Amino acid sequence: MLAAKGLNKFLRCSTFLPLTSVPTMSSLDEPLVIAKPPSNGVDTLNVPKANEVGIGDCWNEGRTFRSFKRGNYEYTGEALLRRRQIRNVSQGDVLNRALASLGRNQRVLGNVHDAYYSPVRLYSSYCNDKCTEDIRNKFLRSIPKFVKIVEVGPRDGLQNEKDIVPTAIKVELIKMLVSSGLPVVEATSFVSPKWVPQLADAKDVMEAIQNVGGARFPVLTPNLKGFEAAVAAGAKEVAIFASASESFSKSNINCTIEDSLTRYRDIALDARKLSIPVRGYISCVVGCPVEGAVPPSKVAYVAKELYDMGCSEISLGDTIGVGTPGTVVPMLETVLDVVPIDKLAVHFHDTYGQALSNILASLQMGISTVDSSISGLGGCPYAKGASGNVATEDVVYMLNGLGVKTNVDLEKLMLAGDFICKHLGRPSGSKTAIALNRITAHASKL
Ligand SMILES: CC(C)(COP(=O)([O-])OP(=O)([O-])OC[C@H]1O[C@@H](n2cnc3c(N)ncnc32)[C@H](O)[C@@H]1OP(=O)([O-])[O-])[C@@H](O)C(=O)NCCC(=O)NCCSC(=O)C[C@@](C)(O)CC(=O)[O-]
Repeated sequence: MLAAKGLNKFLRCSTFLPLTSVPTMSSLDEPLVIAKPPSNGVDTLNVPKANEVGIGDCWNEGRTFRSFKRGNYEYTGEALLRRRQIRNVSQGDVLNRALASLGRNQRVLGNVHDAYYSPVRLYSSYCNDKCTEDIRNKFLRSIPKFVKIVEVGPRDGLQNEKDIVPTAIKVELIKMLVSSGLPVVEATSFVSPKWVPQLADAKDVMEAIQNVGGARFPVLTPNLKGFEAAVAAGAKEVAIFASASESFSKSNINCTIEDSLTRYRDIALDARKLSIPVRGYISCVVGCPVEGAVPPSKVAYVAKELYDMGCSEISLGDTIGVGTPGTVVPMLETVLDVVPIDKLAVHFHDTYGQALSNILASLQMGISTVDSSISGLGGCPYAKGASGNVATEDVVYMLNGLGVKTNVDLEKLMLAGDFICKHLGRPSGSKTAIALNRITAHASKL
C-alpha cells in the first residue's frame, strides 16, 4: 500500500517521458527517417531521437507541423521542428566551440557527424537557460537546481583494494578531486587497520591534506577510539555508519544495530562539544547480502535515531546495489516521514546498473545530495558481491544534461579518474569517462 502510494506519486507515467519506447538512433549520422510517412503527416519526417525529446522550444521559429502517431506515442509538430533545429545547431556554434576546445581546425570537421567528437560540451549545450527552465517545469520540476556531490572515492573507493595504495597517491587523488570543484571529499577512515588494512595510513593522509582548501574532508569513525584519533589528526568532520540490517551490522562493525547506535550517541555527544558535524550512514537500505529485502520501516527507524542524536546529514546506502526506483522510492517516502528532505543524501552502488535511475528518482523526490566515487571505484569489504559505487563522472554527466548545477568540472574530474585508474592498472568503471576518452583519443588522431 505504502509502496503503491510512493510509486503513484513519483513514478506515475505522466511524470516521465516514454524514453525507452521512443525510436532511437545509433549515432548522430544515422537519422531515423520514417520510410512511409503517416497519412496525416508531412512528406518525410525525422522522428525525434530519444535524448532529444522535450529538448525545448528555444529554436521554434513559429512554423507548424501536424502531429502524427506511431505506436502508442504521438509526435507533435513542435517536437519535429526541434529535431530539425537541433541538427542545425549541431552544425553551427556548439560544434565550433567544442572543436575549438579540442584545438581542431573547425573547417576540416564542419559537418554534423563531427559533432559526435565533443560531447562534454555538446550534449549539455543545446539549450539556453530559458529553454532548460521550460523542460524543467514540464517534466523535471521537482529536481533541485543545485546538487551537492559527496565524493567517496578516496575512502569507499579505495577501502576494498587489495594492494595497498601509497599514501602519496591517495593524497594526489584527493587534491585532483578537489581541483575539479567537488565540495566534499571523504578522505579516509579511522577504523581498525585489521579490518581495513588499506586505510591504515589515515593519520598520514589527514596530515598531508591539512592545508588543502576548497573542500570539506569528512572521515569515517566507527567508535570513540576512531573519533579521537580523527580529531587528533585534524579532522573537522566525521561520519558514523550504521546499518538497517542486523546481519550486516554484525559483519561490518561487529555489533548489533542497537549497540552501534549507543556507540554513535557517544561520538555525536563529543562531536557536538567540539562543533564537529557528524554525517550518519545507513547501509543496506533496500537489501542485505544475508537477509535479502530490508523493510523501509527499519531504515526509517535507524534514520530517526541518527537524526535525533544530531547527525547533520544522513546518507542512505544501497550497499549491494540491488535497488531499483521501485524499491528506492517507497524506502525514501518512509524515511521522509521522520527526517527532513534537506538532511538526506543517497549513496548507490551500481551492481545491477540501477544507480543513475535511482539517483534520478531520488532527485525527483527533492533530494539534493548525492554520494559517488571517482571512476566507480569501491565496494564494502564486508558486503559480498557489491560492486563499485556509482561513478562521479556519470553522475556529473547526467546532472549537466539535466541542467543541474554541481560546480564540478567534468574534464578535471576525468583527469583524476585517469590518474587513479592508471595507478590501479584497470579501466575506469565510468561509462562517461570511457566514452569521452575514446572520443577525445579519436579526435586527436584526426
Ligand atoms: C568497529 C570495529 C573497530 C570493531 O572491531 P572489533 O574487533 O569488535 O573491535 P574491538 O573494540 O574488539 O578492538 C579490536 C582491536 O581493534 C582496535 N580498534 C578498535 N577500534 C579501532 C579504531 N577505530 N581504530 C583503530 N583501531 C581500533 C582495538 O584497539 C583492538 O586492537 P588490539 O588490542 O587487538 O591491538 C571494526 O569492526 C571496524 O573497524 N570496522 C570497520 C569496517 C569498515 O570500515 N567497513 C567499511 C566502511 S562502511 C561502508 O563501506 C558502507 C558505506 C558507509 O559506504 C555505505 C554503504 O555503501 O552502505
